[in-house]
Amino acid sequence: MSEVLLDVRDMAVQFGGVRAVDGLTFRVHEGEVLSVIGPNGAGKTSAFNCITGFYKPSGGTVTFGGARITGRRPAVIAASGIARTFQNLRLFGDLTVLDNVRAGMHVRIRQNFLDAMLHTPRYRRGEDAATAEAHRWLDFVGLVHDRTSPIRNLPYGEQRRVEIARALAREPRMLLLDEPAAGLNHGEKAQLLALMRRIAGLGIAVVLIEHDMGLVMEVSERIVVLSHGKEIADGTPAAIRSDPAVIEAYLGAEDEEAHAEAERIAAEAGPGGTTEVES
Ligand SMILES: Nc1ncnc2c1ncn2[C@@H]1O[C@H](COP(=O)(O)OP(=O)(O)OP(=O)(O)O)[C@@H](O)[C@H]1O
Repeated sequence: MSEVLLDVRDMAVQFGGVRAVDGLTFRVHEGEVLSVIGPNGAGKTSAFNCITGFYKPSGGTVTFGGARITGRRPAVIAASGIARTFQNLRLFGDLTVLDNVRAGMHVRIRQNFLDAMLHTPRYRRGEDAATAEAHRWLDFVGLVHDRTSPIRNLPYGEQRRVEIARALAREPRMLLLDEPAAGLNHGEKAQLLALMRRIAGLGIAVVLIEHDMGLVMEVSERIVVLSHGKEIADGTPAAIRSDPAVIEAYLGAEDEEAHAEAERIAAEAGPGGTTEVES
């Protein structure tokens, strides 16, 4: 197993009387694809929000690349190499695809104020480099031809890929994806699966929260399962599928959707399962 990249220990988050995250401990290794699953309300998004600095944990530590990042501001954490996408897209609808990706790069481009005011050669070189890099990431996600379209004209699945391109343009060491397959059709899910593998192939760790069990079982090298804010299982898809505690956690949840998910976890055939991958 490669080096530990993210180390979350005893993390806690509380909203009034609700312990959204309650002593969560897990690790992410360099370049691995890890899924975080669990019934609705298990604390997955709250955990992501703590790791990325959107929430301040009330307890525990988060270490990334050996440095402690617990409670730092989102921009500082992003600059340290963690990029993310959100459950609901956060794109600029009126801007072009290209400009949306360039907007993700502001944390890395350091130009001084005067350069920008006077449009100096240094400013223009910086801008040209940013545009070239944005092209490169749009090409990587398969959308370079749409670069001049306003984002709102793109189908939803493509908008999701623009969001991923924007996150990648920050050159992260770890990419957190919050329900990336939500609202995607079968073909778009297959494209997403292939894209996540290619991202991991670049050595970037991919951590996803996802309810689509077919996708989770097929893409994940490892799965962490949360229930009531705690980790209840950590293992390969095969181990998770046959873990009674996991099935019980989903069955113990009150909503019918969770029960259906329990059945899907138990039934998933693993590699070569239901989700087709485009070659
Ligand atoms: N901002 C908030 N204010 C108050 N309670 C919150 C807040 N965010 C989350 N919670 C509560 O914390 C618990 C964990 O929620 P969280 O969204 O992290 O779970 P989740 O596993 O991501 O769920 P889902 O799969 O439905 O997205 C839930 O009981 C939720 O109602």
